[in-house]
Amino acid sequence: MAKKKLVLIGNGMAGIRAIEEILQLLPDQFDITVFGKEPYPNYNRIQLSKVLQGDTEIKDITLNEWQWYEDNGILLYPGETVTKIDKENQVVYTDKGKETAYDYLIIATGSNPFMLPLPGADKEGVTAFRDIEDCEKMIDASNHYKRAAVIGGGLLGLEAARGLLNLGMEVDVIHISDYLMERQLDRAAAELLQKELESQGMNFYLEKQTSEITGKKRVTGLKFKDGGAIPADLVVMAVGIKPNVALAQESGVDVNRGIIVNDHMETNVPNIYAVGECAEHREMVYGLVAPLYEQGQALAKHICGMNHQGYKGSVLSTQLKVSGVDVFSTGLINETADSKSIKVFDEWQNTYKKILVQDDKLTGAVLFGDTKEGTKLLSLIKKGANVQEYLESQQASDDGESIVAAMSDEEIICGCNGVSKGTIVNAIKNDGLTTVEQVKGKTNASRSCGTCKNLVSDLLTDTLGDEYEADTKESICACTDLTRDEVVAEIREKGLTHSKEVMNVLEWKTEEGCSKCKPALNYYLGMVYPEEHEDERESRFVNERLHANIQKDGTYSVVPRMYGGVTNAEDLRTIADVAEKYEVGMIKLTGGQRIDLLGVKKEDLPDVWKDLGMPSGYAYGKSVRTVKTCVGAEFCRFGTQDSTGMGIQLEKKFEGLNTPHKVKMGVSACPRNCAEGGIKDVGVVGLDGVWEVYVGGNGGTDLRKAELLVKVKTQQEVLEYTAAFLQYYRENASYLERTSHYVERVGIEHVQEIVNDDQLRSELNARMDQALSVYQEPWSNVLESETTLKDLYQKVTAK
Ligand SMILES: Cc1cc2nc3c(=O)[nH]c(=O)nc-3n(C[C@H](O)[C@H](O)[C@H](O)COP(=O)(O)OP(=O)(O)OC[C@H]3O[C@@H](n4cnc5c(N)ncnc54)[C@H](O)[C@@H]3O)c2cc1C
Ligand SMILES: NC(=O)c1ccc[n+]([C@@H]2O[C@H](COP(=O)([O-])OP(=O)(O)OC[C@H]3O[C@@H](n4cnc5c(N)ncnc54)[C@H](O)[C@@H]3O)[C@@H](O)[C@H]2O)c1
Ligand code: SF4
Ligand code: FES
Repeated sequence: MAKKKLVLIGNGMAGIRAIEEILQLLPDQFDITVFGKEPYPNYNRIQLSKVLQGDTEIKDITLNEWQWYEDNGILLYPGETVTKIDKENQVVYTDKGKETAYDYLIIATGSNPFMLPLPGADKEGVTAFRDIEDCEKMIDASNHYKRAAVIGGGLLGLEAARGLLNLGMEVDVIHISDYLMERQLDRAAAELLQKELESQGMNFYLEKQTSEITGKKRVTGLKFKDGGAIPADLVVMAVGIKPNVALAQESGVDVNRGIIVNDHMETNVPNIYAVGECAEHREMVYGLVAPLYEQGQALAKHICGMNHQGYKGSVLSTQLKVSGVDVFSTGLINETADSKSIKVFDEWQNTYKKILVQDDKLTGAVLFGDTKEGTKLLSLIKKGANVQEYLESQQASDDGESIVAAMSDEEIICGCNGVSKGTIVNAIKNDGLTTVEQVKGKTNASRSCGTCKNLVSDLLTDTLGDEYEADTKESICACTDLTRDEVVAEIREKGLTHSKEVMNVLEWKTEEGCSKCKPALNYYLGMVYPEEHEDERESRFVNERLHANIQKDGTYSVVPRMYGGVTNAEDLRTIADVAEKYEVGMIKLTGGQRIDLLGVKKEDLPDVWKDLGMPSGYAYGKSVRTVKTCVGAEFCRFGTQDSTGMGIQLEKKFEGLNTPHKVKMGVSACPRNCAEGGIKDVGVVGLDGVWEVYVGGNGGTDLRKAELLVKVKTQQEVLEYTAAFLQYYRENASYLERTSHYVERVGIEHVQEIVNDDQLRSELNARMDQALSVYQEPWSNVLESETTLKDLYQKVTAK
């Protein structure tokens, strides 16, 4: 029997998944032809966010290599657009003059990004974020320009903004609603998200509507309807998508918002089907892959003549792909008159969970900070579980049962691909799978957004027990397979002196590196060669580049050094004068006993520093921040030692020292510990004739009590042991690893062994002195450099 001719228009994620399903059901029944407008094989569009964020490369996001088409006898026409469908004669025509007949036609033309029809939207530097070309355009712009504006604070806009930050740009996000991701989150979660993203350096303009894109040939900025304006060298529009229906409509296929299909993905025209973002099913158009894959399954079964109930619609779930941010939502997100909610807001852990219940059934969930329960909740909501079932499953995990162990076989592990626990466990057992990659190959789990990888790994552990050895070697980022220790060893061994050289010699997978490895390499090089290494300013995070902390409204905060938290009338008068002169928004005492001037304009920073005439407090740096002190023996009736004097000495000695992460210290003069040394990176407590030195404490998100390192008699010894500890931490911790995590990881006994060894302690002190000898006060440095003033602060002369 002659094979049926099957033609697919659109070589994207939904169309090709439908073909894969068909090939699985009936491998040899069709002559398949695929037309794809883009000149690539089918790739993972989802991962473009990861490409922009520097976590992966374009070459690594291909889903089906050229060879796959060949192996399956598929005729692929890449870079060729279908321009007409003749539904009577069942033929399609392309822009390259090709005519192809079909028995079955699948339209999977996806969506087009919605571009706001603003004056100036056609200028150079305005782009969408939809395909490889857009991604390349943004990466290229980041090499030449500084300021990006992203219009739209939805999933796409925020993922783009994170990518542009990683590429070293300053990023403003302009959002129409009064809170972010209002289609996916409730206000509480959105506000937590905003705070987190602001701390990563993103700047938000909420409730703003853009009225114009300014500039001559290239964009130079945005104007808002309320009269405001901001500068921008790159504008990314991420304000939603429009199903790509023009071809279908012109060819006489019924369309509404999308191409109208029934439960078998049939259009009104015989033998023409639609699947993916271009299709409209029961008045719903979807923009996430999970429903599109479910549609593909239904379509394949129908075309292959299998009995199937068809596609019934999907429960959606979303997860933002921004590193360091965990947000998840599924089903309904906002309360209604008939719903009740279970809400847990843990201010301490900065987590938020809301579960909506209607008539005892779970109907939706929003999670922030801890999204481990997301997959389970999606699964329960999909199957219409009642609240009791959820509470019981939660009890099981509270009792220590792992999340995957407590799941039933039908529950979904991979939301994107609809792969259940049972399917994965069977594949592991029957096919002898031992790695996440193998599970992906066999079941599709983790093949799309990748957020379920940890659950798949947990399932491998759970199923294989001791036989499963997770790959524990962790590379410093996706640009290399080398670990932190391997990179540092290579820097030392090969005498590498610049990040570019490291990337080149150690065969980095990306040319420019990413936001993870660039600052890390700069730190490691400075640590290994304190005297020779020239700081690579462009590799540093924005706050460190500008020597001030960027705030929510785009202004900066200025914190002058106040050694040991001690000040005097003259300094206070100067601070007050500066605050008045530059109309500082708020003067605030910090937790580290200093004064923070908030709301300083970027262009005023150099003048503020000049007028203050004080050293930088380094409140923005991965560096020694403050040394908090108690009043001590001089004034306090409990005081046994000069804690302020000790604190000042410590702060003066270690001022400006580059460290893997910020370092905070506290010195008290009796066990009442008013300077809170128990939760500091270094805490010193004075007792009668003795100083106790504690290390590895943390009072922030990961609360940790500091551990006793040593008891010594003199202030000189405090300085010596602290220097040894800090230098050892500098030389051995990973970049961005706080002392609390480091000490926890290596154990206090190990650190004690090192610093108590006289020889090692003396060597560590010598290397610390070398590192400290190159310190230059950054604010006065900036004031001396015309170029820096102009490049970074847009000041022509400030002297
Ligand atoms: C940056 C980014 C991140 C995303 N992240 C996620 C995520 O984390 N999770 C998630 O679920 N979803 C995510 N999405 C959405 C997801 O990628 C889409 O839902 C999915 O790709 C849609 O698949 P599709 O096949 O319907 O459309 P597409 O993937 O757009 O494929 C359609 C293809 O058809 C081609 N085409 C159109 N017209 C013609 C024609 N006339 N002739 C020939 N070819 C034609 C198009 O060029 C395109 O290549 C993301 C999207 C983007 C852009
Ligand atoms: N992690 C993920 O799941 C993920 C990531 C990226 C993209 N996507 C998908 O890609 C598609 C596109 O994403 P999107 O974020 O563009 O769509 P979206 O519709 O989810 O969000 C668009 C956002 O832009 C805002 N907006 C609309 N008009 C505006 C204006 N004039 N000015 C400022 N803001 C405006 C809206 O309020 C909305 O929050 C969606 O289907 C999305 O689901 C998903
Ligand atoms: S720690 Fe002790 S000495 Fe210092 S201020 Fe508190 S009570 Fe006084
Ligand atoms: S949940 Fe997205 S790939 Fe599994």
